[in-house]
Amino acid sequence: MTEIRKNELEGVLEIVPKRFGDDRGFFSETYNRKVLKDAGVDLDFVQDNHSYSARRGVLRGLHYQLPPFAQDKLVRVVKGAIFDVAIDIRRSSPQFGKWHAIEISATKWNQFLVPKGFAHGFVTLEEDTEVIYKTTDFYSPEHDRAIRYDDPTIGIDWPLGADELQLSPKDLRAPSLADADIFD
Ligand SMILES: Cc1cn([C@H]2C[C@H](O)[C@@H](COP(=O)(O)OP(=O)(O)O[C@H]3O[C@H](C)C(=O)[C@H](O)[C@H]3O)O2)c(=O)[nH]c1=O
Repeated sequence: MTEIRKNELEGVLEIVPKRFGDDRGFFSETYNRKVLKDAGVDLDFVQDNHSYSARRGVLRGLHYQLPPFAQDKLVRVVKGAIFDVAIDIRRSSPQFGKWHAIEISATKWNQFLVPKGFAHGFVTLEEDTEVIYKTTDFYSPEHDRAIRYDDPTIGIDWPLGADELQLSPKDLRAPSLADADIFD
């Protein structure tokens, strides 16, 4: 049924729920707590988010919330496609500063699990892209933080050039990893 794929970045997962197609269209259980728990992902999500990006090249990130409002995120795309990135920003982690990216899209029907302690960001690969994601804690502006998307010490290999990107003022002035409040 649901496929769960690991990668070289410990903690981050690609999750692909099954889609049951028929001549009407399809049905899919896009989230099932028991299925994830049986696969070792025992998380309680408390908030659903939905972001719409009009253009290809909208870059949101790199974002995270500090404790006690740190969030695990389960990200999926219901229209369009994104290049989705997670970065381990826990100073004590042996993979500190390491990143992993996958393409998440309505076509692939895949999802990205980004744990607490990781920064998250994406760039849209198509116009009119809609991202839906669950979080395990509530939004707390006081604990919301950003790291600049192009920090050379992280070295994310974004698929679009800087001249193709659209960022919020907050993201344009985000600090480097070295200057950011991060996890111990
Ligand atoms: C995240 C969030 C935002 N907001 C409000 C705050 C702002 O007035 C407005 C836009 O927020 P922001 O510019 O932070 O939205 P994004 O740039 O899409 O941020 C998100 O994008 C990256 C990829 C993430 O992983 C985070 O979940 C989140 O930071 O929505 C809320 O009311 N609740 C929320 O949970």
